[in-house]
Formats: sequence, structure tokens, C-alpha cells
Amino acid sequence: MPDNATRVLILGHGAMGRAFETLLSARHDVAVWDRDLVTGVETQPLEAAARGREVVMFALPSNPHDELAARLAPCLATNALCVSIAKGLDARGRTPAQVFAQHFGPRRDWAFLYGPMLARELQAGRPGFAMAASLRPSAGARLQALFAGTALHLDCLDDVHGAAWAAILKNVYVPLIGAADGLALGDNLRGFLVAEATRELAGIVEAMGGRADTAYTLAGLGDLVTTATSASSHHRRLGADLATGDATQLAASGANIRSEGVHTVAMVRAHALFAWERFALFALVCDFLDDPARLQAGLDAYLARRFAAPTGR
Ligand SMILES: NC(=O)c1ccc[n+]([C@@H]2O[C@H](COP(=O)([O-])OP(=O)(O)OC[C@H]3O[C@@H](n4cnc5c(N)ncnc54)[C@H](O)[C@@H]3O)[C@@H](O)[C@H]2O)c1
Repeated sequence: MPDNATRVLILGHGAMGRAFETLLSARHDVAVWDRDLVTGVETQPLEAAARGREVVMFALPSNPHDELAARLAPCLATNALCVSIAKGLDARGRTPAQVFAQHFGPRRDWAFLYGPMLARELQAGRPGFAMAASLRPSAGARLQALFAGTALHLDCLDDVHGAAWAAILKNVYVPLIGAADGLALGDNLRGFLVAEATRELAGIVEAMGGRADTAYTLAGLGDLVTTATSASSHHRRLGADLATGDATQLAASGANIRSEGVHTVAMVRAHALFAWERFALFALVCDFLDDPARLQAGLDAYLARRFAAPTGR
């Protein structure tokens, strides 16, 4: 192990946990913690696993962040860096960045990695790209040093809440793009929807206190294009299955449960997190998820409004 090896703990040994383990274990001292989701049994108590660890990577969904961050905060060294990649809202409608801000505060380094970094591509040695979003420049620099020499390439960004909203909300639009592709509505429409979604994403990010241009970074546009066009994307598949009425396959694959985008829509509406009705494409996605058969009519109405002939004065 090199002298400058960092002591890393990875939480969650799913697709991304394993990808991080592969990326980091040649150069760093990597340990893994996970929990059996049926029995609740932990590989070892989290507090013991975290002892002496300099970096803790949250490679698990958003929901357990609150509990795990609350348990970690008192037992980690003050200079330990906590990092998450989760792209969902928790059951109270909070982003993982809001949860970290609550538990780790302004004095600890904490950050998020958001961007096109599909686990299976990282595992295969292909490149991945992400924004290292954090309030403190030290956190981004530490992450760049940690991943130096690996296939994961990082840019730094100080708009951590904007990045979280961009990364989470882009999964709302992907099923719509998957649906349009499932119905073979054309490459032109896909390009239009990506541009429209990004523009709307910028508006929502700004409404939630982030910077509009964050929507155009790897955390927003970069990840949106990858997820919306990847053959392996279950968010994209979900939209296509809904649009083509393949509900049997949907239920069998459990894709509706796994889709963070669908959950995000439900949380935004349940907690009235922003005035979603003002965002026409978001509203179209809501309508589509409520009743997939209305997609074509919804798209027609969207285009008619969007390109309505200017009224002369
Ligand atoms: N898979 C990807 O390519 C990819 C890429 C970027 C970001 N992400 C994000 O990373 C997160 C994890 O995705 P994944 O694909 O690795 O998921 P996964 O289902 O493959 O793995 C999730 C891991 O989290 C653990 N886990 C789940 N609930 C838990 C709980 N309550 N307590 C403790 N552990 C729990 C599971 O045991 C499992 O090891 C998601 O938010 C996803 O959006 C995934």
C-alpha cells in the first residue's frame, strides 16, 4: 500500500459500492460496510467500521442517509470527509445534501459526486465523470486526490445544493425521454426533450436556491444525456415500458419501485417542494406517470403551447 494511502470506508456493497472498491483498492486502504436489508444485520457495527477512517463513501440510496449520518457524526474524526452519490429524495422530501448539512454542518468536509459514472462502465475500466460538489474547496481537492490515477475524473463545484437538485431531478425527465423512444417518436424529439428538460432543470435548481448554470454541468446535462440514452438505464426502460403498456414486464422487473425519478415526483407532489405546475415538462411527466395513455395528447399539447404562433398587436 502506498505511503499516501487514504483509509476509506464504503457504505453499501451494491453496484456503486463495488465500483468504488475496484477503483480505490489498489491505491488506498478500503473497507466496506453493508447491512442485510431483510434481517437488518450489519457486517459489523457502523461505529466500529468508521473508526479511524478518513473518507466515508455513501454508496447507497437516499433513505438511510439520515440514520447513518446521525450515527457517524459523533464518532468520526473532525477532519473525516463524508461523500455521497445518492440521487433520490428521502421519505421527508429532503435531498442527501440537506441531510448532510444538518448532521455534518459547515465545519466538516462533506461532498457529493454527481455525473455520468455508470457503475458497470467504471467496473469495466471505462471512464466516468462527475462534479465533486461541496461547500468547502478542501473537500473537492481531497476527492480529486483520492481518485487521481483512476478512471473517474472529477471537476469541482461549490454549488452543492444546486448539484443535488440537478442530479435528482434529471431522473424525473428520463422516463419521458425513454417513453418517446419506446414509441419511436424520433431522434429529433429526443434532442428537443433533452434541451427542454435541461432548461427547465435550470429553472427549478434556481428556484430551490442553487445556480441555474449548475444544470448544464456533468451533474445535470451530462448525467441526463447518459441516463436518457444508455441501453442499460432502468429509468429509460421504465418510461418505454409504461408508454408501450408493458406493465407485466414492469411489475416483474420491479423497475417502478427502483426508479428514483418516480419516487422524486411523488415526494415533490406530496411535500409541495416547489410549484411544479409552473414547470410544463415536469407537469407533463406527472401526467404521464399518472396515466401513460395520455402521453401523446400531452406531448401534442406541450408542443402546441411551446410553439404557439405569436399573436400580433
Ligand atoms: N448504479 C449506478 O450506475 C449509479 C451511478 C451513480 C449513482 N448511483 C446512485 O448510487 C446509489 C446506490 O446505487 P446502486 O446502483 O449502487 O444501488 P444497489 O441497489 O446496487 O446497492 C445499494 C446498496 O445499498 C445498501 N442499502 C440499501 N438500503 C440500505 C439501508 N437502509 N441501510 C443500509 N444499506 C442499505 C444495499 O444493501 C446495497 O448494498 C443510488 O442513489 C444511485 O442513484 C448509482
